[in-house]
Amino acid sequence: MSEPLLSASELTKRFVTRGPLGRRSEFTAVDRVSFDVRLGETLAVVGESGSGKSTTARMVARLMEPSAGTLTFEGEDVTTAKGPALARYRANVQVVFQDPYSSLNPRHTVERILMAPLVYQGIPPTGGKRAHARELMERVGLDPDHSQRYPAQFSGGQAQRIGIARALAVNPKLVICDEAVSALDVSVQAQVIELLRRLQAESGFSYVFIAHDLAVVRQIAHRVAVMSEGRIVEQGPVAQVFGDPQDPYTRTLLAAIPRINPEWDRRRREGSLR
Ligand SMILES: Nc1ncnc2c1ncn2[C@@H]1O[C@H](COP(=O)(O)OP(=O)(O)OP(=O)(O)O)[C@@H](O)[C@H]1O
Repeated sequence: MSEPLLSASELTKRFVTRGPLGRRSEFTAVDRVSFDVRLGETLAVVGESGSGKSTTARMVARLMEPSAGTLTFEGEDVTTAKGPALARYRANVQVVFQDPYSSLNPRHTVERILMAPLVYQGIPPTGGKRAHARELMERVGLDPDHSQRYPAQFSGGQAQRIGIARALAVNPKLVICDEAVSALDVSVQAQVIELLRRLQAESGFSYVFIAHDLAVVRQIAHRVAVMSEGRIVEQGPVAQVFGDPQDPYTRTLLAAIPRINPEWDRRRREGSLR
């Protein structure tokens, strides 16, 4: 078996909170979480709201420093990487966020948004800015003639495609999808999942796919890690974890698949992303 692309070992995040009377207390949001991601595979991280999925994603993206534990990428310890080492890591690891409208600058054209990761990395765009942006738009199924438009001029699904194109601009080896399809209307969601699968098949990168919807995870992931109260309670190949769950919490989550979350259902009915 090949070496993992990314290894998280005992990743931990503690937050300090202030209670009544300013009393300081510590809360462990992510507790000694370990997992590997291999090149070309999708690891889904699932769990209920508050289980620590997003905090884990933020640590892996190096948007947040872990309180303890190590993060290794291609054999290099990147846990506290700074300066050029962090920039190198960011060129390899990109994030697609849940809400495209709040993660894309509303005052920038799509072309400028798509060029931002290249500008940050100091990489000249292939064939010039316009050509590079057009090519990225085509890759994600958007009309390249719309490169001078602004995010608000796109539907939710199209805006999320812009977020995906931006992540791909620097040819990353790992893309972290933090609830990237959760807020989309069900039919749009299916199209975006199909796009994510096709892009992976074409380019061979990996995903860390954060989701609370196990039906979505079943469609996209190779392996799954189940989180509860900051810990991974079970992980393994999707067929194994879904087919023969060992942990009682995983069983509860699986039993809840057909249950409709009223909040998401409302958003889907309204077609709203916010
Ligand atoms: N900056 C912070 N300061 C204090 N507590 C935080 C902070 N960020 C997250 N938490 C807490 O850490 C826990 C885990 O949050 P996290 O967002 O990682 O969970 P999640 O599984 O992604 O849930 P959701 O799907 O609702 O985002 C929650 O109890 C949350 O309130």
